[in-house]
Amino acid sequence: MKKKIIAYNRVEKPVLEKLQQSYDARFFQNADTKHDPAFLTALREAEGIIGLDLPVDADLLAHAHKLKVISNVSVGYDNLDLDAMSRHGVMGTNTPGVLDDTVADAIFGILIAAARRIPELDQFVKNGKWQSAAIDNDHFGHNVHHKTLGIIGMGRIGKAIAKRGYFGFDMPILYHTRSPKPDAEEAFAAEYCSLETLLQESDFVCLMAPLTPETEGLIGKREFQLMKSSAIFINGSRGPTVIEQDLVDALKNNDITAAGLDVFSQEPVEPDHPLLNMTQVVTTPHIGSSTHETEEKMSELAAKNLESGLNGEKPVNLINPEAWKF
Ligand SMILES: NC(=O)C1=CN([C@@H]2O[C@H](COP(=O)(O)OP(=O)(O)OC[C@H]3O[C@@H](n4cnc5c(N)ncnc54)[C@H](OP(=O)(O)O)[C@@H]3O)[C@@H](O)[C@H]2O)C=CC1
Ligand SMILES: O=CC(=O)O
Repeated sequence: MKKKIIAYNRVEKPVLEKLQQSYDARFFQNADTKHDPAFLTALREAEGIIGLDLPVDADLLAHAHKLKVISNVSVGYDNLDLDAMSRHGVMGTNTPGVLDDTVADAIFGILIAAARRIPELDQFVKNGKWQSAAIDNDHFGHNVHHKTLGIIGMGRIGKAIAKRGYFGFDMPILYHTRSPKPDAEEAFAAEYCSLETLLQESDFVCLMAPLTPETEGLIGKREFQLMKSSAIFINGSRGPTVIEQDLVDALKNNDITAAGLDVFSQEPVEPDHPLLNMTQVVTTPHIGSSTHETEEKMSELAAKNLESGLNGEKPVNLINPEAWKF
């Protein structure tokens, strides 16, 4: 008999089809994981789960008697309660590395879009407002090249962003993490500093740290007030790292100039969220890794991790080694 697995929200089609040859796979899209009877029945029988953003806590694990592995199709794993998983002997895995350049391209694109006001001026042209050959200086943007780029979270993706800034745009790089990253200092002359110094000295503040209890609400009123009034704030990490009302207030009070946001506290963001009415805010729907090529690589890596876990092998990208029993 085939082992039972759950595919949740996102597994690219060719990868899912391949998994279906070896496993009895049920696919669920945005299921109510606490109440959907079909999901809960599948969960009771599943030995593995692969997918995106499944909220996993002790309550969910209490239904999952046969579960061995949860394979995230994402590098972030703030959706997983790893302590509860380890207590239940369930391995968790993620997809680091295969998405770094793609996410860095997206975040750098959002940064340029915010600085040069590209979405706003796109609407200006398309709405027939471009009526004199030379636009007036109300529509000018800000330089990107040679400006200081401050990166909070100089990990795999942070470094790919630094590389673009340093080599492509001659930007001096500041960074803040809990421990110094000598490789980034050597590769991009990046300068390690406190969060306060980074906020005070950067023209672009780019947040790329994972969501953890330490980083939840990391950027709020005090941090926006430390930034330059000309600063542009970019969030590519997770929405809850920023206190969104404080960001709204900082933009209204001209504490900072603009923002570029790929992530929100609630996703999808509510259509009447005040940030969506601000022309100086560039938004995208959490698309950092969303290219055909990269999503397929992530699904392939996640499938490999899942199969290792199901076959009693240690998954390459195991994130809670305490759950490894062999
Ligand atoms: N928008 C999107 O579509 C995407 C978003 N992401 C987000 O990006 C995050 C980073 O991914 P990735 O680069 O692969 O992860 P890494 O683990 O490689 O890097 C994380 C970095 O954050 C630093 N960090 C961790 N905690 C703190 C803290 N409290 N203060 C400051 N820095 C901290 C780490 O350094 P140290 O441990 O020394 O502090 C490390 O440099 C993911 O967790 C995810 O949330 C990822 C992919 C796509
Ligand atoms: O946000 C995406 C991820 O891979 O993490």
